Amino acid sequence: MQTQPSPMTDFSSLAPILQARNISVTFGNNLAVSQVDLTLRPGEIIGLIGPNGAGKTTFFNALTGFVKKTGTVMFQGKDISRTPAYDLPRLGIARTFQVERPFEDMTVLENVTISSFLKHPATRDARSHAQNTLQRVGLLDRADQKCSELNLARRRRLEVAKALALEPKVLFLDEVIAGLNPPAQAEMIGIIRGLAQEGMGIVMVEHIMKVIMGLSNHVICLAFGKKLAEGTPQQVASNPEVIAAYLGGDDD
Ligand SMILES: Nc1ncnc2c1ncn2[C@@H]1O[C@H](COP(=O)(O)OP(=O)(O)OP(=O)(O)O)[C@@H](O)[C@H]1O
Repeated sequence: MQTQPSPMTDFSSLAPILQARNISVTFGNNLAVSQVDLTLRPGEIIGLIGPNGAGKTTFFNALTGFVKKTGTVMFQGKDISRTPAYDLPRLGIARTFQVERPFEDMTVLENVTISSFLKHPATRDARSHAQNTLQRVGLLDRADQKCSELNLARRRRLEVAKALALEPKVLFLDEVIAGLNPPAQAEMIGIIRGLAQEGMGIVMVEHIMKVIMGLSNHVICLAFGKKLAEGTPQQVASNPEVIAAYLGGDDD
């Protein structure tokens, strides 16, 4: 499987596309995310890692408007801290969900066409854009199949296609690789790397270390809701606190 990092780009010279500052989320007495920052630039892949319950999904949900948070999120210089989740795709932010829920009785093409309508109100255009999107994720030959008939690897690619059809500038991927067999992992890695090379900013949560370390330009490790470490994959992987809190017991 190809998990080598892309050639290192100096992202620091690019203007951030997404900047999150001091993000905190509380559930009752549980401070699930505590004052976490993130800066994402076009073409950059940020990997979020950390032990179970570290707050990765909650941070992800906070940035995409799915849970109440404190702190600031700027997207292309615009404050979107209070923008509801349903308005973010229109601006250029899309996400996938850990448990994909397509309309099972509809076809693959119909599911992706629903997303395409956001930017292409005419049915013919929406359909044609959906077909192009399916081509990008290698699902065009399954366009007329019902979603309920797809295997896991194809369901994951459909989940990515639904988000891509929104034509995002920033894409959040929540565990789209975990559970796939090595060829399917390699295929998804190729898709994600291609999107970044086109200039999309990507934030991904993933548990498979060799995948996240190979794909990400920058890694953030959370533990108990706080940022434990961040840096290049090499810096984070060799950080003693990260090894103690997370990597030490992980044999992936
Ligand atoms: N909706 C919720 N209501 C109450 N507590 C929650 C809720 N969602 C998450 N939590 C709590 O917030 C903390 C962070 O959970 P979160 O799911 O974000 O961690 P995670 O790093 O994504 O874990 P995993 O790797 O297992 O998916 C945990 O203590 C969890 O129990």
